[in-house]
Amino acid sequence: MSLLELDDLSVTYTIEAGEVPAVRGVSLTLEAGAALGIAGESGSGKSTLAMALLRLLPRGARVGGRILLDGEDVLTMKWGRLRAVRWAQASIVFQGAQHGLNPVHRIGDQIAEPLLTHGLAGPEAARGRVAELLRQVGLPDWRARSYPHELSGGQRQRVMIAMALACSPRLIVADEPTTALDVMVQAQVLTLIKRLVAERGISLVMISHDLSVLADVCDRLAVMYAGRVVEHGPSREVYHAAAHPYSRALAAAFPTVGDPASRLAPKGLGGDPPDPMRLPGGCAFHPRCPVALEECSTLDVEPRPAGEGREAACVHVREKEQEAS
Ligand SMILES: Nc1ncnc2c1ncn2[C@@H]1O[C@H](COP(=O)(O)OP(=O)(O)OP(=O)(O)O)[C@@H](O)[C@H]1O
Repeated sequence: MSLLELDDLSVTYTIEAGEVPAVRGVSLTLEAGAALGIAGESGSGKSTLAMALLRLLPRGARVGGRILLDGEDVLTMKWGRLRAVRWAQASIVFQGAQHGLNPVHRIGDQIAEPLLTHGLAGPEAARGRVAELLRQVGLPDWRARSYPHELSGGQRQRVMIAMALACSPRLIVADEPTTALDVMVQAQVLTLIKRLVAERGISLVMISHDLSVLADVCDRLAVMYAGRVVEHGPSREVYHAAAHPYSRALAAAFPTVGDPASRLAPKGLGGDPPDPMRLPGGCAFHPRCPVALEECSTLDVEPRPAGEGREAACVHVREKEQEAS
């Protein structure tokens, strides 16, 4: 059984102007100890998907499908069970650490909080565990007494990772964990994440618009466009020899890990992502696709096999297979 299984997941927000289909029919799996990267431009639905995994979506977001964590559906879990799962089984690291840290509480108290709340440690043991966690993320023990504003962005992100590790979860969801950091610090935090995943056998879902960062850390990649996964498969193949024209454009936009240009919108990819409330007919990518055929404006193909353990939702994939046979 996979540690995490998304089965036809969809998320729709309702706003005054109408319905926003932010995630549309996503099916993905993650094996225990593996790392899955989710890539896509701004607005493709990555954060919505990350929030859905731990049922952290705002009220009014409608969620369909199933999210099985160790066989249990997160979407139908009772509240008490969900609270326990959120820290002890799966935890989340947000972008830029701006959501996660409380400015008026010391770092050590914030890391200790889930341990105390879930009865995993008494005050004395929690202090020891905090010191250990700080060391694991490369910070000295005395930082436990600091307030968030006394730390740099990279140090705050390390604290967020320590918090996520506190209850020894099996899964960490990291939403753009290094985007707000400068290139050097970004590389250090990525190295830390890779080490923790490898050493502790933690499973990781990492979200980024930068395919090079994900390819560096993750075993498998899923590329999202307009709420759909358009390609998924082993990182090397998706990054170096993408089957979907959108993944190719995204890979070309971020050629190296930590490229400063990766903060910018993908270059070489003309136009803007579509407004989810006004998705074009057929394949949502067709108006920007350099290899679109006439049929792409009416035909939205399902993901199809594009090699070993790999799928892509593009008419050209079928053509390649037919040529090969
Ligand atoms: N609370 C909300 N209410 C209404 N629409 C929302 C809400 N949150 C996100 N959306 C919309 O859902 C779509 C997906 O947004 P989401 O934040 O998941 O994308 P993303 O790929 O994570 O983008 P970014 O990289 O900019 O964070 C966007 O069109 C966005 O405007």
